[in-house]
This record gives sequence, C-alpha cells and structure tokens, in this order.
Amino acid sequence: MTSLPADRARPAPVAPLVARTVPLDDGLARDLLALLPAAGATDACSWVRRGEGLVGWGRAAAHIASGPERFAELEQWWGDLVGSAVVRDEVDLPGTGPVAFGSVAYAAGSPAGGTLVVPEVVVGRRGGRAWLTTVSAVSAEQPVAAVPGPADVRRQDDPAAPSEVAFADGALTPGAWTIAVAEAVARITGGGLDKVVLARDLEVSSGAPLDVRWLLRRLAERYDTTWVFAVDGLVGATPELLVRREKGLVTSRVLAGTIRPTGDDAHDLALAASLARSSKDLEEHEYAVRSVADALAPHCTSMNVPETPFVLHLSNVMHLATDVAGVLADATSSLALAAALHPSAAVCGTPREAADAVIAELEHMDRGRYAGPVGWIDAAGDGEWGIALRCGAVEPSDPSRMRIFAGCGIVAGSDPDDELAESSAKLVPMRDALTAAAS
Ligand SMILES: C=C(O[C@@H]1C=C(C(=O)O)C=C[C@H]1O)C(=O)O
Repeated sequence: MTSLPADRARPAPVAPLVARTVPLDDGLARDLLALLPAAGATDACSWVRRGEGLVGWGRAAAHIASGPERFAELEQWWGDLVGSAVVRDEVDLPGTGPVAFGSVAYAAGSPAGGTLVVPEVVVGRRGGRAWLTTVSAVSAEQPVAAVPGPADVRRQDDPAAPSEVAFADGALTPGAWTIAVAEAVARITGGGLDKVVLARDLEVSSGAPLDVRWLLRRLAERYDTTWVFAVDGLVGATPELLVRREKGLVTSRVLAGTIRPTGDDAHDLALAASLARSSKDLEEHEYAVRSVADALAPHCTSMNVPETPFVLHLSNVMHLATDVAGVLADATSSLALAAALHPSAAVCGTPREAADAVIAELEHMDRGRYAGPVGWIDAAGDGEWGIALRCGAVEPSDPSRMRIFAGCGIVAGSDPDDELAESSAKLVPMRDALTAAAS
C-alpha cells in the first residue's frame, strides 16, 4: 500500500461498516443495469460488461481526495475502512464483501479530485453466479432488519429518455482544436516529444435532469465489448482496461491507434488490416504498450507482453489493442497499480512530463475525471480500473447538463483534420446514448 507523506493528515475515521454478502438467484441479476433504482443522477454506480460485473446504489460511505496524493489518500481511507469492517461473505469471489467504486481526476491540479463511494447495496454477477452485498455503518439506530435483502432486488421501471438535448462547443471550437493539433505536430517534429494525446469537450444540455441509468443501458446495448461505468455522475463505456488485479494476476488492455469503420464489412476488414500495418498507428501503439509494461514491471515477477497488437472492433471505431499480463510480486492493490499506471501514453504521451505540459498548454480545459482511472476495489485489494474514455460528467450543480470528451494520440505523422474526425467518432457513443430513441 502506498503511504501518505507524514505531514498529510489521515482521512477522518468513519464508523465501522458491516458488510454482508449472500448468494442471489442468477436469474434476478441477468440484467444488472435494470436493477438500479431511480435516484439522483449521481447515485448509480456501475461496472458492467456483457451482463457481468457490479452495480450499486445508496451511500454507506464515501471519500473525496484531491491533489498529487489523491490516490494514496483514497487507498489509505479504503484500507482503514475495510480494516475495521465486520464482513460476512457467503460467496467469496473477487468483488464480494465490501466494494468501493471510484473515479479519479486526470490531473493532480484538477478540482474534480478523486472519489471512492461505498454503496449501501451492490449486486454482482460473474460466471453464472450472482450475489447481493449490503453495507451499513455500525450504529444503534439502524437495526440489522432495516438492511435490504434478496427480496428487495427487482427490475425497476424503465428510465426516461433525455429530452431536448443540445450540444455546444466546449473549451475550443473544432477549428481551434485542429490548430492545437497542428501545433502539437510541430512540437513533435521539432523534437520536443514523441507523442501527445489531445482531447476536446462538448457541452450538453437537456430539458430535464439526465437519468444516468438511461445512458448506461443505451451504452451497454451498443458497445458490448466495453466496460459500462458510472461513478458519482461520471458515465461512459470504456474499451480500455488500465488494470485488473485478481488473485495475484494482473492484466491490462492497452489501446492506441484508431480508424473509423465504414459499415461495409469487406471494406472494414481491409481497413483493419491496414491499421495493423500502419507505421504511424503501430508507433503510437508501441508507446502506449511500453508505458504500461514499464509501470507494471516493478510489481510483477513475470510478464507477457505480446509483440503484435490485435484489432479491436467497436461499432464506432477500430483500435489496435494489446493485452498485457503479469504475475503480481507484491501486495500492491488494484488502486495503487492504477495510480502507478496513470497517466499511460494512451491518454498522455511520451515522454510523460513533456506531453503533460503540452496538454496543459494546448487543450485549454480541465479534463476533470475524463481520462483518469475509473473502476472498483474490494477488501482484498482486487479490482478493475478502466481509463474513463467515451464518457461524460454530469454537472453536479445542474444535472440537466453534462460535458462529454474525446481525445486522440498525436504523433509526427498526424493530420489535424483526420484527428478531428477521429475525435468526433469517439464522441458517438455518448452522443447516441443522449439522443437516439430506444430500440
Ligand atoms: C483518448 C481517447 O482514446 C485513446 C486514444 C486512442 C488513439 O488515439 O488511437 C485510442 C484509444 C484510447 O487509448 C479517447 O477516447 O478519448
């Protein structure tokens, strides 16, 4: 576990938690997202892929941290919390017992900080087994009988579709963003750095508060190879797994190098083949794989880093992808591994410091929690953390508004107009979830 510097106050202690996990009829949990009750836009927690994963609601405990030590502070808080928790776990799988969902800002200086949320109710499903975890603070006022049981887990009414949705330019107009990309290419060819990821945002407004559950369901329908997530109003469908830690095994799915499918299968296959041969994309990909492998190496006894990437097909884009795996050498938690990996060259660049400086200078926006780690951790430290991509953040002060984001890796051979088109393709999942009618 990473420790906080001595001069940094430990997070305030919270009342000990009681967590109870019981098996649940798998039929009840087949559609995890349908179990999320109507609640405030920021209440739903989700980490779901192909019908498996975790959903949660209610808040038994939560912690917000900011600044360069935000990961260490969250880690410390979670360690203290589970260290004093009373746990009765009848299922004993990764993700059973007490679980925190989290999301952490990309930049150390972002006011968005980082948050861990421990829902009162979590329903999980994997490998045909389902469970219910309830968490409550130990207190004389809440008798155990008040805790929800399997009978309280049921399919909820369908969420309302967003209405009167409008999109507006965020920090930069498309034209200004392409100028920033051209400037980044000039910096790269001038020898200042090898790769930088530049992102842009759009402002979304709707006629009524957005229901995160609607967005989650729409994303899950269309992007079944992604992890459909929600934490504290940050919602999206990421294809990129920063790190999974499970019983001593560490895995990471690295993406970089993108093209847009045309919808014509034969043509798209040819495009995929050209993506796998493109020196620009392979170079961009190699930087991202290296940055992940180098960050994991100190924590692993052995690692498998495939030499050639595969092509991951999504309905809006195709990516070069590499699955890196390793055997964990120490007790580093999934959150601490995510901290060690962040920011990878998939969202920052190479070298990291130079790329971060160019991002701060040319993007003209705070990324907030976009491009930061998002996922969950259990009491053993196992968990899954994705990179928060293809996502948006609901405005806490006005849940009828959100900001959506997309970025592109820029290397010496990048063309600004192509990058703009690629960023638009990456915005499609959120745009469609916000506007397309239910199928
Ligand atoms: C930065 C984003 O995506 C990243 C950049 C990619 C690229 O430039 O090819 C591909 C996948 C992601 O690692 C995003 O979706 O916003």
